[in-house]
Amino acid sequence: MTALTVQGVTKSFGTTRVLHGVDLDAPARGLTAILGPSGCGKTTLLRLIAGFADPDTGTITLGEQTVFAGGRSVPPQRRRIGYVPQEGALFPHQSVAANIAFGLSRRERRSGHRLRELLDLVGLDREIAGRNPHELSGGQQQRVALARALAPEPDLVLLDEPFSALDARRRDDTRRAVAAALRAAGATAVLVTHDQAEALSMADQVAIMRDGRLVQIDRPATVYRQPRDAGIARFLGEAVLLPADVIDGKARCALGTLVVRTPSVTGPAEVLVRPEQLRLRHDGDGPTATVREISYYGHDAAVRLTLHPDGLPITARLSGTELPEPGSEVRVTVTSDVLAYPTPDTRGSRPPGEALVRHQ
Ligand SMILES: Nc1ncnc2c1ncn2[C@@H]1O[C@H](COP(=O)(O)OP(=O)(O)OP(=O)(O)O)[C@@H](O)[C@H]1O
Repeated sequence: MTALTVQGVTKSFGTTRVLHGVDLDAPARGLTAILGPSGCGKTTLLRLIAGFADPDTGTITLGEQTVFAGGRSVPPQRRRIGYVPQEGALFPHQSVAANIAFGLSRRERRSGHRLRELLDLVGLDREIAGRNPHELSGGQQQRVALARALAPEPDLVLLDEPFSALDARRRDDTRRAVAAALRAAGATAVLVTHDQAEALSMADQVAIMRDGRLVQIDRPATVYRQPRDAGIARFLGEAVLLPADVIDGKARCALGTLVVRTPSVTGPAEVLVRPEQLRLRHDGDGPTATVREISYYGHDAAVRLTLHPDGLPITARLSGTELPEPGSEVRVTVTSDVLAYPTPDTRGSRPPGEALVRHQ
């Protein structure tokens, strides 16, 4: 069963087209993240789904209900959608209880049972029910905003960059609490974010948006391991992209001869190696590189190197326990197979990315 279907949606502001024929299926009870850089059209798409504005063309269906088609639009209040904006937008002079109760029926408000249930669901202490928003942390405010959105049991919950105002520590806790609450409520949710770690860690499905187009929709592990093109690879975490020549499933590049996971690619190409695929040794085989700098994160570290003899910059991600010294020379090996993308002048008339990568 599909909970939300967006088909062929376009939207322009004045003469500027912001969305170019967007298609999206968000499965019921799943969390879909729309991930893309600032200004690519994510919020615009979310607002069209919510009904705050109308598409120029296309259709939007929620379960069995067509909410936009052929210029006919169901108003937002009749779409059964819960919306969590960037900064909770709670009513500032009302208590947590009153904020959440906004979405409840009079009977539910009187019993107090549903309020307690919602506070438990989003992982908030029942004792905060009497506080006003300014007496809560940013993370608690976002959980209240989610509880308010979930209160009327909507068919769909939309979240627009809901964690962007939180500091790193709170963001992580709040993300996990929100994802758990959405799952426990069995909600279908669409989350908009420009943070790839957020999308990859929270979502069941990630839709990558670039310049008003959804360019890849897949499970998190698939978009990370099998990005459709080099641009998506770069956008989703650190990517080492090296020029290569591919023959019979083997790529010859500055990191040696590597096994390619994309059998259809042959000839001049770029290979994608993720930093965690690299191992460094002080002796043995493999190309040599000089350690330039190390960013230490505690649990692991990013080691930036220059490869010999051409000086290509690469990054390895290693556990924080066995790090080389800056300035030292190391041997570099690649631990697993890689993806290859034909270099642009070999693509001919093929649309970018098409048939280059096999998806799971
Ligand atoms: N009401 C509007 N009138 C004119 N232009 C708009 C309007 N709303 C959005 N835009 C433009 O449409 C483009 C997409 O905006 P949108 O807010 O959807 O991007 P976004 O991906 O959500 O960005 P961000 O992550 O920064 O919020 C931007 O260039 C923006 O300036």
